[in-house]
Amino acid sequence: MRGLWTTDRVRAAEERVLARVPAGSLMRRAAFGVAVAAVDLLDGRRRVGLLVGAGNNGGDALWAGYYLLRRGIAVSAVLLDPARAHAEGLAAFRRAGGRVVDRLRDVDLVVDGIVGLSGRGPLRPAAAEHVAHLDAPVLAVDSPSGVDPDTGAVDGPAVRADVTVTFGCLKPVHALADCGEVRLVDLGLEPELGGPDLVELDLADVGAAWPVPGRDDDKYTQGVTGVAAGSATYPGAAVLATGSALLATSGMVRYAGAAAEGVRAQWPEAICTGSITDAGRVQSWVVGPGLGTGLGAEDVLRTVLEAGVPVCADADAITMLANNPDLWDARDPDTPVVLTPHDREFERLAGEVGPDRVAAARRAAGKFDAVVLLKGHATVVAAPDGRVLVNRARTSWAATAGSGDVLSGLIGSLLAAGLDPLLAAGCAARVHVLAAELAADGAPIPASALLSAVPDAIRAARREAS
Ligand SMILES: NC(=O)C1=CN([C@@H]2O[C@H](COP(=O)(O)OP(=O)(O)OC[C@H]3O[C@@H](n4cnc5c(N)ncnc54)[C@H](OP(=O)(O)O)[C@@H]3O)[C@@H](O)[C@H]2O)[C@@H](O)CC1
Ligand SMILES: [K+]
Repeated sequence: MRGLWTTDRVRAAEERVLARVPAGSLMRRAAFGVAVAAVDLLDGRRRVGLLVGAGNNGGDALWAGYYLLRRGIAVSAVLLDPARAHAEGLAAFRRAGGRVVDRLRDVDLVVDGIVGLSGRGPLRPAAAEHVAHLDAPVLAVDSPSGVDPDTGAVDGPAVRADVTVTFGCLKPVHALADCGEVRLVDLGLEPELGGPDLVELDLADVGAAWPVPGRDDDKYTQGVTGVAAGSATYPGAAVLATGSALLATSGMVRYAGAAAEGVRAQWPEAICTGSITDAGRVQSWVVGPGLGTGLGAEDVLRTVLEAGVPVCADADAITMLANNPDLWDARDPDTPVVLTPHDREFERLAGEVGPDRVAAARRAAGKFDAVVLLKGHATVVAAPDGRVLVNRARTSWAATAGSGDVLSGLIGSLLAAGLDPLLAAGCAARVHVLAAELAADGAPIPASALLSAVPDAIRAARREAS
């Protein structure tokens, strides 16, 4: 489990550490870490270019340049705002033989020290102009410039980093945006930081939390998942959601709905009925994928919400809740609900997502007293109490039709097994992405292939945990 801290929190911790360490020592440690990573990336090549902005991020780059020069590496620097370039860093850089140039030419590696913690908005035109012409790998200092460090939002020109070297702790940008490979340099900040703002689950955490049958378990004790999804014309969503619930845990799965025949044909082990009213007892419901939004579907959603067991509401269920908020009245106040919108569904339900996806998910979680899993390149899962899990997107192979149906089945079965709803959603999202990666292995896949890779993904997570 890794924590991520917002820039305000990092600054406050930094101030407390700075009060008791010699001036400049944190920056030098940070810069030394950058230089070590640069040497690693250079792999024997010897020319480095620095893009240096107006603040301490540029100072880090200049000091890194100083350490690289001392190792015999040729370093040139573009100062984007010469009058405000970090004075001591620049003096050290010049002292060691560094050259200040107008434009980076013929370099093997670029160090992006344009802006870090204080960055807001996209790159400004002068910086954007330099970045547009880069043709060497980029090492970003602290965070890729032009990407908002607190939200990961990119709203114009930004640096595309191959590697990001950050200091003290991870910041939201490191999970929410593409930073390339992220390396962390320890600055002794952790004791001053307090609890993190966001948490990223490691695969080992997911493996440790994943329910597996104990000696005394039977098919009922491991939780029965109910799936209310699909229609006679479109049984696909029902087949995928039921299948993933079956593969996720050893508990039983009941399917209730118009796609019973199609589900039974694909999954003989599922207990199928045509109607929600005679589905039998379950410990969680998955409702919505492919269900439609007509009156019959509203009745299904109402029945599920008043059943008194945790509910994962996806797709058409979210649209129905957005169109007809009175449906919430059916919910027993103690019933945990996990909502899994993509951006358009989110907008129908809770207004625009905006650039701050974490804030949006938190807002909706508070408003609906539900766990909100906001799908996207990085998945954000927010609980009503303010806790947030983020799941860094490694690839986009999961962005395929039917993939959400698989995710809802995974969440439903973890809810049935009794996991905390936030953890259930976070673990399901992690296994979902891994299953997509394993299935894709470099080529596009349909959701049914993602589904088939779910057991391999769970195995991989459990291996990490052992
Ligand atoms: N925390 C720690 O523990 C440690 C932190 N350290 C380092 O300090 C860094 C933070 O430094 P910092 O606060 O001096 O600001 P920084 O990010 O360099 O920005 C400078 C100026 O850039 C401008 N600017 C803003 N947006 C912009 C944009 N989009 N495009 C272009 N320019 C933009 C804006 O100035 P403005 O022009 O608006 O006046 C802003 O003030 C941190 O990331 C890390 O590298 C380490 O040394 C040691 C330990
Ligand atoms: K940077």
